[in-house]
Amino acid sequence: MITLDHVTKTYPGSDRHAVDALDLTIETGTTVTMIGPSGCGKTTTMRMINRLETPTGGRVLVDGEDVSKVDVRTLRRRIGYVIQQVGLFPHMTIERNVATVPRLLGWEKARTDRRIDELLELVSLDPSVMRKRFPHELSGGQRQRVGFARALAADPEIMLMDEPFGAIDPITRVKLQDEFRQILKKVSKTVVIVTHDLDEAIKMGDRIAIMRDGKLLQYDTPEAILAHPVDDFVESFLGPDRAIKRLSLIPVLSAMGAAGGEISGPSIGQAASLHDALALMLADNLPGVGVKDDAGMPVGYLSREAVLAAHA
Ligand SMILES: Nc1ncnc2c1ncn2[C@@H]1O[C@H](COP(=O)(O)OP(=O)(O)OP(=O)(O)O)[C@@H](O)[C@H]1O
Repeated sequence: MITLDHVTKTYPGSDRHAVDALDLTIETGTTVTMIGPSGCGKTTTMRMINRLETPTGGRVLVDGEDVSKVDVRTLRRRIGYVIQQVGLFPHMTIERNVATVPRLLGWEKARTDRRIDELLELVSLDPSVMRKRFPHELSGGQRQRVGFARALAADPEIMLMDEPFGAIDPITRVKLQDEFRQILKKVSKTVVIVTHDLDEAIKMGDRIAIMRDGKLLQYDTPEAILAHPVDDFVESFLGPDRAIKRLSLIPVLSAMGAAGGEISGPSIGQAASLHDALALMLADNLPGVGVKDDAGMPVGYLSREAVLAAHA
């Protein structure tokens, strides 16, 4: 668990707090996304967790331990860090980049080699193709995968990710978000992601922290925030389509009715969201859609009315 206890940061020469008496608890094994207008203090907050910045007030605790009292190398070993432009070493091969931390830790070659293969496979890169390449021989998305693999190398408990998909084209970005989310669940990490992208915050976060002027405005699940923004600022920050965004968080299974005779037209998979189902209904001007299981068997029917009722 990460606890920010009344954390304040005032940069030298500045008369305002970059982070202002922030209280925030991030439960072990969950992903928190931090979002807010430019300059609201997201990155500063994140960098105080791994001590790249020092708070001027308050404390940061990791599993109850004050990070200012922990040896900084030990701390950073427990915390993976991924940034937007990845920061791969350009003159080193991919395998050497991924092995950065294992080498610092003095792992044996065989162990490091196994770990490199395992990590590259985890991020869907073929080790036999990628190991000997250099960063400039990779696409932006591939480089981001390598940066992610490198941060995971020593199996840290915590991953801090600052705009991890910021420099990636929209299509690759969505793919990477989906993959990284699966991986982070599988390896069960505590994750903090700073982002400018509301859809990303909603998709990746178990909880979203919305900040403004160094303060935490709202901290809750994406669904709760979209349903009940705490004030006018948050409401306008979420945008006029927040009701539609919320539909993307509700699975069709939770709103569908029993399968009847209606299921002759188009149908949708049971893992889809109400947003996907409504999009299909609108595109084909349908009163509803059938819902099928993973084997393609009908399991229910979802009407437009059911979507609207679920949303109410
Ligand atoms: N090294 C620094 N020295 C002085 N002021 C800084 C420094 N780093 C950040 N700041 C200031 O602190 C405030 C918070 O910055 P921070 O980078 O944490 O915000 P952010 O929410 O991550 O912004 P962005 O979304 O634009 O990346 C800003 O006013 C910024 O100008």
